[in-house]
Amino acid sequence: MAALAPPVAAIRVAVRRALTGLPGDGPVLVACSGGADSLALAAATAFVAPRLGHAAGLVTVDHGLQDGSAERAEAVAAWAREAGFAPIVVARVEVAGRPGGPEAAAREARYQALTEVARQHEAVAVLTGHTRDDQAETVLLALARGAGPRGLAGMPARRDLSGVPLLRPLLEIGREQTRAACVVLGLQPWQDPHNTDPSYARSRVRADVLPALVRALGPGVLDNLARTARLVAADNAALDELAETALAAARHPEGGLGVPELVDLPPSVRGRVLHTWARELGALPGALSHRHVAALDALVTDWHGQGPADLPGGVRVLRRAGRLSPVASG
Ligand SMILES: Nc1ncnc2c1ncn2[C@@H]1O[C@H](COP(=O)(O)OP(=O)(O)OP(=O)(O)O)[C@@H](O)[C@H]1O
Repeated sequence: MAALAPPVAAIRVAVRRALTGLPGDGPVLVACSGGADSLALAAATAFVAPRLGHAAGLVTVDHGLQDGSAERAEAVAAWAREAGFAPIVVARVEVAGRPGGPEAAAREARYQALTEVARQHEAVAVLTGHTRDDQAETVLLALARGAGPRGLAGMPARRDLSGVPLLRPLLEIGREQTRAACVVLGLQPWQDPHNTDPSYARSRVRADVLPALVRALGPGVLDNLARTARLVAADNAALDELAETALAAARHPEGGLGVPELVDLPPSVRGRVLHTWARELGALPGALSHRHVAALDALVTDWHGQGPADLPGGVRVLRRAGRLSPVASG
């Protein structure tokens, strides 16, 4: 028997690792755009999932944003039929009218569709094809905008998608490996024009910044950026746990948070407590910035009788009788 090509083997090993131990025997669903990353992921999943007792399903989302998007979705579905996936779903979504920029709106619509399809088919996991290179781009973009540890941790290998695990098995696989796997397997990936459109910061990082870093610092830089993300993620998990306990301890029986319970916390824990609490109060995650959390923090650590802190989403927080309390604004 011919030896298995290394990129194909590496991707199968990564998928096997991600799928091992999933509870239940429902299908796993690959979110496939038809690009090289998710096509290589899909091919590996079709091989691995049945061996672990799961059907391999595939979902492709038609955002309706580009000419020919319906044909592209249909071509992915046709390939999936031939490759034996079940179920196969082409999900058409409406992107217009959602909040945020077009990219954010498309992402939100996509994840919503993936969640719905996963629920309908009682899937045990949804898989996306984000690679080590996507992770390196994410970390660099986070650094460039001055993000805190949450941003520097990049994308998690696993997160909850409204009750269904979202898995990213390829976070340690290089993009050149997914390209090579597609060549070996005779797959013809679709090239997303967005990926090379210089009006997107991520495309510029992909086309210019990462290649320059690799030239200047060597090829290990991509793995290193991804490793930084993993290290920071582990520290974040520990700090998040401390913050959860601190938040529970700071809750006042009559509502709000007690200042004495907050004031002596390490700043990184207090920041997390206040961030989580602001989310609970209804501050939209995309709009909640460092500045808002700093204003809450000042009510605790730099109290001089100042006015309330305004949070996005129409909530204000004021300090009264040793407590932070929310009040409706406006
Ligand atoms: N239209 C889509 N339908 C289904 N899944 C999608 C779609 N677009 C993106 N995804 C999923 O999200 C992942 C990340 O997509 P993104 O476009 O950010 O990255 P990419 O590196 O271009 O991936 P790919 O080469 O697979 O298109 C994809 O690998 C895929 O799993």
